[in-house]
Parts: sequence; C-alpha cells; structure tokens
Amino acid sequence: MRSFGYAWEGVVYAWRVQRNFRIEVLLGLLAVGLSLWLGVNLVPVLLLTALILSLELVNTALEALTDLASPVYHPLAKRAKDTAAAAVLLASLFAFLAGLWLFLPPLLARLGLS
Ligand SMILES: Nc1ncnc2c1ncn2[C@@H]1O[C@H](COP(=O)(O)OP(=O)(O)OP(=O)(O)O)[C@@H](O)[C@H]1O
Repeated sequence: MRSFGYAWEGVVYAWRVQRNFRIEVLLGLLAVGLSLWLGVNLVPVLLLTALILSLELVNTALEALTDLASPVYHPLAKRAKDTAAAAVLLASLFAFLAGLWLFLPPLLARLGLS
C-alpha cells in the first residue's frame, strides 16, 4: 500500500507540473469515450493510452533527474531531455495514426458520410 501511495504521488506530481500529461489524460479519456460510442475495440485504445501516459511519466522522471545532475547547460543533458521527449513524440504520432485507422471508418459511417 505504501509503494502504491508513492507511485500515486508521482502521478499527482506529473499532473500538477506537466501540462502535456494533463492534455494526454484528457485525450485518452476522449479516445475511450469515442471508442465506446462507435463500438470500436477498446483494447488497443487502452494500450496506446497507457503507453503514452507511461512514457510521459518516464520523461518527467528523466527531466527531474537531468535537472538534478546538470542544473546548468550541458550537451549531454540536452541529449537526455530531447531523446526522452522524442519517445513521447514518436508514440503519440503512431497512436494518432492508429486512431485514424480505428476511428475514421466508423466515425464517417456514424455521420452518414460513407
Ligand atoms: N540542463 C540542460 N542542459 C542542456 N539543455 C537543456 C537543459 N535543460 C533543458 N535543456 C533543453 O531545453 C529543452 C526544454 O527543457 P525543459 O526542461 O524545459 O523541458 P521541456 O522539454 O520543456 O519539458 P516540459 O515542458 O514537458 O517540462 C530540452 O529538451 C533541452 O533541449
């Protein structure tokens, strides 16, 4: 229970300081709502949402560690932060493509456009 509490503190911290994390939580909820509405398989939506939120949490942790290790500018600190941010970006791009693939056909059908 104590470990769970510490992990939850991490989630609360990311929610408080990371605007991107808040946006990703809201987009994840939107995707879940959309898949329920359109009758799309919920499993890939939940997995992709979990992937992006988890990567954002790891990115937040790496940012904190980088700031601790290198409070002043250092090229390696830049590499660490940029690469961790790239992980979130890549996952988000692929999730966006998967979302188009999953949602577009049933959405167009629901709106009577196909
Ligand atoms: N100590 C540092 N040394 C070198 N470059 C840094 C350092 N700190 C930040 N940077 C550069 O500035 C960019 C922005 O860093 P910052 O800490 O503001 O994170 P961020 O990417 O804006 O994340 P977020 O907005 O999600 O907190 C980094 O991606 C990196 O390129």
